[in-house]
Amino acid sequence: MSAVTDLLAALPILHTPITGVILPVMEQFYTIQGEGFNAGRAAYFIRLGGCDVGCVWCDVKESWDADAHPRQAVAELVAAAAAHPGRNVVITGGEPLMHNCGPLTGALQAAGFQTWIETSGAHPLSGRWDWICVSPKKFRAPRPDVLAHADELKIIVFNDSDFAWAEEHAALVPATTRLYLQPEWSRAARMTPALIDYVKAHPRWQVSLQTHKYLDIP
Ligand SMILES: C[S@@+](CC[C@H](N)C(=O)[O-])C[C@H]1O[C@@H](n2cnc3c(N)ncnc32)[C@H](O)[C@@H]1O
Ligand SMILES: Nc1nc2[nH]cc(C(=O)O)c2c(=O)[nH]1
Ligand code: SF4
Ligand SMILES: [Mg+2]
Repeated sequence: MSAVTDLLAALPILHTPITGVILPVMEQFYTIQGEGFNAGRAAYFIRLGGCDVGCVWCDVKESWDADAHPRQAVAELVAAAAAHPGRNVVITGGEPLMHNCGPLTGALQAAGFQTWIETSGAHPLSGRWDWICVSPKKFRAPRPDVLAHADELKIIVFNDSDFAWAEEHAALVPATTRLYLQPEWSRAARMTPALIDYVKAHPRWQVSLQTHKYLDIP
């Protein structure tokens, strides 16, 4: 760890992720946004540790325990992102809104980055965002005040009942929110045909695929 992180880690008041000055970071990587509205665009991903939602099909369960991941200072994260040509940053997790995203997003925007979030919406909205993707979960309901700020609603389709569930949540977001249906990865072969038929019959929805998994990139 750098001297900055060592110092901050020695200050208990700043050590709790809740302050948002230092955060548990599972991984960070420069890649192509694989999902949703911004799919195909270069972005620096910061995957924060910690999630209390517990989706049975979560594809990054190793993120759930915040204490299992090293702490990093906001300044370090911004410097790491700035080492790459792109100026889009995706804050994901884990559930990023378990943390105060204010310091990180403020520093990123001050450094000229667009800030995008991937969230379940299950915790209060903190931070300054250029794009908010809300992917609601049955395991812990999204907050109405987060849904109200969704630029994108991305429903993961695990079984046939998820189409009606999707419509219930489409009624809770602004009329301008982009609507996506994304097959749950392990059930993609089974659910994608029905998902395609649903979008053809209900064209305000769009198909979202986890293209990074097909491209074999992070
Ligand atoms: C790992 S989650 C982290 C961010 C946040 N906790 C959330 O759920 O939106 C990032 C995105 O991956 C999606 N996702 C997670 N596991 C998936 C799976 N098995 N199949 C398809 N999408 C998945 C989530 O719905 C979310 O849109
Ligand atoms: N390439 C790529 N795109 C993504 N979009 C959302 C992701 C996530 O795990 O939050 C993700 C991811 O893990 N990789
Ligand atoms: S909310 Fe996101 S990170 Fe948490 S379990 Fe569900 S998919 Fe995984
Ligand atoms: Mg992912």
